[in-house]
Amino acid sequence: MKSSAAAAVIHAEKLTRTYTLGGARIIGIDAVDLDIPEGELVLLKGVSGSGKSTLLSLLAGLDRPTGGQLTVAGRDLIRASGPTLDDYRRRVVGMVFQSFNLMPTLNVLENVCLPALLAGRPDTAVQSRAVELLEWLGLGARLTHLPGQLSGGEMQRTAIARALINDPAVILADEPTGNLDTRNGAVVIELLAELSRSSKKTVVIATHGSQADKVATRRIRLRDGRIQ
Ligand SMILES: Nc1ncnc2c1ncn2[C@@H]1O[C@H](COP(=O)(O)OP(=O)(O)OP(=O)(O)O)[C@@H](O)[C@H]1O
Repeated sequence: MKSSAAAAVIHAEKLTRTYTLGGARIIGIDAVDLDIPEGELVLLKGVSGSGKSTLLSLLAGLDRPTGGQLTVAGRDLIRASGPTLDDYRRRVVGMVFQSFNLMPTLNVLENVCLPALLAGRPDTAVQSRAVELLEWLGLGARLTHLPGQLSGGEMQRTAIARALINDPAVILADEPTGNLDTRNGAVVIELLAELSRSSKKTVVIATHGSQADKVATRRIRLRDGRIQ
């Protein structure tokens, strides 16, 4: 194995995801080779339908490849069993979505603690880490508020805290600024950049926009499921 591959947090070889729909074969991701080292902030770009969400879903362990190899933080996602993938999703990756995906009936603190409680971590340690993260994100005064009482930017910062609660090696973000105004979008991008710079998180952002261009360490352009 080459040294770049050995150091990579994300390593894909001939990674493929095809769909069969009404007898037709549709290509989501087509034999993609990829090595992403620790601490990089990578942008996935490409027109609608080029495969950005498919690739993110494969990296997130939300979807299964139909071919190739995929290793993230030393975990083989091709051979992983269902329970192993559940554990991977809880501990290795943190997800940030365009529509925030917060639980509307849980307050900010409860939303952030949820993935850690699901991972079986003790309540008191989880609470203090959640408060620490929320204070770092400027939400220390909003712990008991419900998502519906927050602005879009505050909801996305809550979602970032939730993504970080289990200290994942990799943060995956699908259009994280898509529902935010320019100012709040810039704050979210700067937070993700800070996580890659200071905490050495590997951050992968799928986006149509140009807001993250200046903080990216690498840009990957997809077309018809292939890296251009
Ligand atoms: N569940 C599915 N069944 C069939 N085809 C699918 C499915 N999911 C994705 N595809 C197809 O795979 C290709 C890549 O889709 P994908 O959603 O990854 O693109 P994208 O770049 O994320 O697009 P967008 O920017 O619009 O979100 C498209 O041709 C899409 O129609």
